[in-house]
Parts: sequence; structure tokens; C-alpha cells
Amino acid sequence: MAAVPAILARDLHRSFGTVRAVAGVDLAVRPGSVTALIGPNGSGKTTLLLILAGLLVPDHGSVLVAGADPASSATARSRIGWMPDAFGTWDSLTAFEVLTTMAGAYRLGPEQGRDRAWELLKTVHLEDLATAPAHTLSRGQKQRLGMARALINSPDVLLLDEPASGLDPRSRIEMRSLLRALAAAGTTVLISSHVLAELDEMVDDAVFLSRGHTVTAEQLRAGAATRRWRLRSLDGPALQRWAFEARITLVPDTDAPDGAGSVLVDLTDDAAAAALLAAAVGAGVPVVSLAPVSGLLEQAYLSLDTDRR
Ligand SMILES: Nc1ncnc2c1ncn2[C@@H]1O[C@H](COP(=O)(O)OP(=O)(O)OP(=O)(O)O)[C@@H](O)[C@H]1O
Repeated sequence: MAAVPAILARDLHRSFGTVRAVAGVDLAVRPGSVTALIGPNGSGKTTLLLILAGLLVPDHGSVLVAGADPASSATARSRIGWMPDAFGTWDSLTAFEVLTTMAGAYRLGPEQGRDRAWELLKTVHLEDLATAPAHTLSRGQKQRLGMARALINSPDVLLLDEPASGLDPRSRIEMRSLLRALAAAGTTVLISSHVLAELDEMVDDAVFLSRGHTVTAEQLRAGAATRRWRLRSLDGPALQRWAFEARITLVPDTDAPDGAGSVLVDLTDDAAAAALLAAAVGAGVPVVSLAPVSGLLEQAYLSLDTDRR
């Protein structure tokens, strides 16, 4: 039997004046999964996350998060962790106090709140900055404190809006493993990000938004019938000659430096890539590599007929 979704949204709509920010979102997120929320600027990701966090009421449609409507159920809200895209701080509080204050808001006792705050400061590697006023932290440090704040109540459902923005490479890697570890322990994670290559390595599922509505799996499959690959050879002219004789349709690789000996080719699947590679090597072309030009999520994203607003 399929598990009951940890997040379920049906036909959600929310407008701001004449702007239809969310205009028909259907969503079902599996418990214990990491799911990417992907879409161009203005496609409604933040508005949707605010609705799921219970911070914005939809004009129409239904939402269940951790089994209840977050707008009306305090129990549901207590099981949600929310990390907004920008970390707002109270100027007077230290990083540690931000977390203990939040712990108090979730009704953790003082001792339990302090223990949890320390544990999370260590998790996000901010223990050395525990007594620093939170507003003095760097952008990336604030993001890490924001992640700790979102985890203070040990949420069942974690909603993250652009959590990786401003993080250095090591912090990004650590965030990836933290999210995977949380999911392995049963937490459901919904994460919006524009860094698709990073999401590719981390997520189980992806939901695409276009102008306020969800794109169906069928639409995605139709858009991503082929994938673009780059074939590199030590001998550019030999590669071109072979491709001409074998009647392979090449796409000029305008991103590669002159004389790099690489071409692009659109292929339907991995089996077609394996066959192409075998043919080129068999014909004596000194192939260096054959690899997809972009990750699967980026490919799907670019294949959508979506535009920014
Ligand atoms: N409070 C608001 N008042 C008026 N319009 C709003 C408000 N919030 C969002 N919008 C509009 O709703 C649309 C969706 O915005 P939203 O912030 O949800 O998009 P997004 O996908 O998160 O974008 P980005 O990737 O740039 O963060 C945009 O056209 C935006 O201008």
C-alpha cells in the first residue's frame, strides 16, 4: 500500500491583486523523501511554501501537511520546520539566543531548549559564533543559523526556500548530507532552489512550477524526449570525419574552446549513448569522454516552455 503523503495539496490558488502567484498547484510528497521544488523566478515557489507552512491562506484549494491543514491546525504547524529565503534576525539576540528563543516558542523547557540549541549550533558548525549577535553573521552563516532554527522543533516536515544561497562549497556539501540524514530518519524535506546540479545529487523527486501551476510528469516527459551529450576526442578532425561518414547529426559545440575536438549530439537514452561511444571507438576515433551536458533536472527544466516573470 502506498504511504500517505506527508504533504498533499489539491488545486491551490493564491493571488496578490491581479497577480495569480499560485494558480492550480497539485502536489503529493512522500514521507521521508527529499523533493525539489523547481521553477523560474516568479513561478510561485515562495508563495506555495508559505501556504504549506501555514503562513499564508490560499484563496482556494486544500492543503494537508503532516496530516492536517497548517493554516488552522497548531499541531500541524508544530510538526513543520520552515526556513525562509532570507533570515530575519532580532538585532539584540545572539545566535544561541535566537535558537533558545525559538525553542521556547515551541514550548521546550529551558534546559531542553539550551541543549537543543547547542546540538544544532554544532550541527551547522556555528558553535564558535554562539555568542555573536546574529545580525553580525555573514550571509552564509545566517543561512546556517536559519537551518538550525528550522530544525529546533525536530520537525516531521521541513520546508526550505533557497537554503543553499550564500553557502560556500563545503557548507553546501554538509547541507546535502544533513538533509539526506534527516530524510533517512523519516523527515520529509521540500526544498526550492535554482542550483539544479546540486539538487540532482540530493533529491528523490522533483516538482516543477510554471507560472503558478504544477507541471505534470507527462508534460515533462514530452519536453525531455532527448538529452544533449558532449563527445570529446583527442583528434577533432577525425571525430568530424567519422560523424560525417556515419551520418550522425552533430550540434556545434560553441561553448568549447576552438580546436577542443568536441561535438554535441542529442540522444534518446543511455543505450543510444553506449552505442554511439562503441561506434566511435570501434572506428578508431581517440575518444576522451562522452558525458551529458547537463544534469537531469536542468535538462527537464530547460525543456519546459517556462518563462520568468
Ligand atoms: N506579497 C506579494 N504582493 C504582490 N505580489 C506578490 C507577493 N508575493 C509574491 N507576489 C508575486 O507572485 C508571483 C510569485 O512570486 P513568488 O515569490 O512566489 O515566486 P518564486 O517562484 O518564489 O520566485 P523566485 O524564484 O524569484 O524567488 C510573482 O509574480 C510575485 O511578484
